Amino acid sequence: MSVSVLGAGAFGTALAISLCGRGPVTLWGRDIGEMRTTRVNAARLPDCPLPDALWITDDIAEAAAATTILLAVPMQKLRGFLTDHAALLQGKRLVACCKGMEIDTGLGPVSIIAEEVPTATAAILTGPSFAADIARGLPTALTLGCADEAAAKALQQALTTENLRLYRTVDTVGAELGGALKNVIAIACGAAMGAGLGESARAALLTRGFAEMQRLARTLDAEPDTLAGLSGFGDLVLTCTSDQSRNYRLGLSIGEGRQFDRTVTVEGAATALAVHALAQRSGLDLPITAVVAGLVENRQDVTSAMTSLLARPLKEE
Ligand SMILES: NC(=O)C1=CN([C@@H]2O[C@H](COP(=O)(O)OP(=O)(O)OC[C@H]3O[C@@H](n4cnc5c(N)ncnc54)[C@H](OP(=O)(O)O)[C@@H]3O)[C@@H](O)[C@H]2O)C=CC1
Ligand SMILES: O=C(CO)COP(=O)(O)O
Repeated sequence: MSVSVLGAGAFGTALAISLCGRGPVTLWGRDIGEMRTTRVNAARLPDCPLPDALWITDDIAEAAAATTILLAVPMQKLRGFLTDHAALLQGKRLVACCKGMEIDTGLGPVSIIAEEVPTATAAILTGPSFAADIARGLPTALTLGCADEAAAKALQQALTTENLRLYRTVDTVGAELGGALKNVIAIACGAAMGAGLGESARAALLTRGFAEMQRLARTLDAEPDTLAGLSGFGDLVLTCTSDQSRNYRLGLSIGEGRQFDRTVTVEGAATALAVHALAQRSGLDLPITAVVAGLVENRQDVTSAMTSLLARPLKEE
């Protein structure tokens, strides 16, 4: 199975480095700069040398010749990217590596692949992993989701490396929801910590955020057990507790009243709006998601967000 990674950001580069442990890999970027000669992705992973087995190209036709293709572009760019390159991607195994829900439709990456490249086998790779950890060869476990069980097994085998251990599931909706929603809750946790509300408040947000994730999963016919795995609970814990996370850091800056660099990829901001709209359409109660949507749209501040959450009617856990 030949493997390419499309998208030479932090995550695409890190996965490509790790997969080189199994054999040659092609990494495509729309702007590869000096990467081919310097053998480092200076913009995104400056401390991680690129292995010899990694072929870097800006020719997408060359990269798309592989049978298995990892898609590592940001969530809100995925549909446009697939539309532009659909002819090259027909019949391939396409593994989405992005986390989030599309702002206009509320769909996750697997559904978007199915709509834009219907002849492809659509899968998702998600779970707790910072690009820098993967690139440095630190041990990491991820979830590979694919509705076709045979393809899921083949992809699990093909994409597992010495330090990257993959579990598989056929519940692609659950896998993509876990990765999407944990970013929203991480913004909430960062905001609480940035505003000095304390670690107990963060634990409450993390736990009640997990309850929201499971509530939405049930509504969308995902398996609640999937959310309890790496793609949900695992990634929630990582992202809500580490300032390596960009989503958590956006939350911190909101809580501290600081500006945040808008060029940084922060998937949870758009996803909060997508999920909030979906919840409103379906009459679903997702109060933490609602306040995060308010925070990222500057409709609410952290004090009013906290007050509104604490003032909700008392209920059973
Ligand atoms: N970083 C991490 O630790 C992890 C990230 N992820 C997920 O991976 C996804 C990508 O994140 P990450 O790699 O960190 O983001 P980065 O910001 O590091 O990189 C994004 C990459 O996507 C490229 N890109 C953006 N738009 C397009 C487009 N329209 N066509 C082609 N390429 C495009 C950018 O190119 P250019 O530089 O030219 O703008 C850049 O190379 C996100 O969904 C994220 O949640 C998942 C797990 C871990
Ligand atoms: O998804 C991630 C960890 O699993 C990376 O988190 P951030 O996108 O918040 O940096």
